[in-house]
Amino acid sequence: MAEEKPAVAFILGGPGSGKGTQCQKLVNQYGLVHLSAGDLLREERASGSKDAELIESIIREGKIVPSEITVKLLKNAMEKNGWAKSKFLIDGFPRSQDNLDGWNQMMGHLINFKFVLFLDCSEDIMTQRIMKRAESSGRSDDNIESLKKRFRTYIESTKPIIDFYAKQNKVITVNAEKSIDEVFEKIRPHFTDF
Ligand SMILES: Nc1ncnc2c1ncn2[C@@H]1O[C@H](COP(=O)(O)OP(=O)(O)OP(=O)(O)O)[C@@H](O)[C@H]1O
Ligand SMILES: Nc1ccn([C@@H]2O[C@H](COP(=O)(O)O)[C@@H](O)[C@H]2O)c(=O)n1
Repeated sequence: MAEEKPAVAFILGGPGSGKGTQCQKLVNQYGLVHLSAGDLLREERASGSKDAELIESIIREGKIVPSEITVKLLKNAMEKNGWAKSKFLIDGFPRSQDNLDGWNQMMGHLINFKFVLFLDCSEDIMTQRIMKRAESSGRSDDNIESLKKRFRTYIESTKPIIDFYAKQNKVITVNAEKSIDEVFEKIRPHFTDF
């Protein structure tokens, strides 16, 4: 019997739009598996692997790590969590055409892609949230200089990917400027049958 394909949703939005926060709520409510591409890259950086220095410099500059690295980390994490048994929220990915191409090449035929959840939020609100998070996050990119670069990368590289999926009617857009619970109430119905 052919092995079942895991369900996958991509969670996208600018820095501070609330991707990680909403994924955690979906995990609590529906038992989905949350994989943050940013978290996996930070773990890989901390492991001191051969890619650690490259990852650190790219994150600090708010740029995007090559897909060869990120897709491999995602695939390994999916396998560790139980390939076909799990349903995955992939947060912060694909962030660029290179991410998308790398994913399609290695993973496209192995998974059951459902949709992109897009958390739509103004730059002003995202800035306020990130600068508040900076007080305790310890993240090397939670500072105003890195944040400006992350916004630029988001507009130039990530937004076109969201637009690409929107043209195929594969994007669920939610206004992410409301309170955490209000945003979740809008998101929740899309995952009841996920
Ligand atoms: N709807 C909301 N209202 C107010 N604060 C929020 C909301 N959603 C998230 N936050 C807060 O904003 C900060 C950023 O949220 P979160 O880490 O979930 O964003 P993100 O999109 O995953 O960011 P990044 O891409 O930078 O990792 C956190 O401190 C979080 O508690
Ligand atoms: N697909 C990705 C995702 C993230 N990065 C890098 O990590 C930084 C932090 O990501 P968060 O999702 O945790 O905000 C991001 O600014 C990128 O530098 C990446 O390269 N590719």
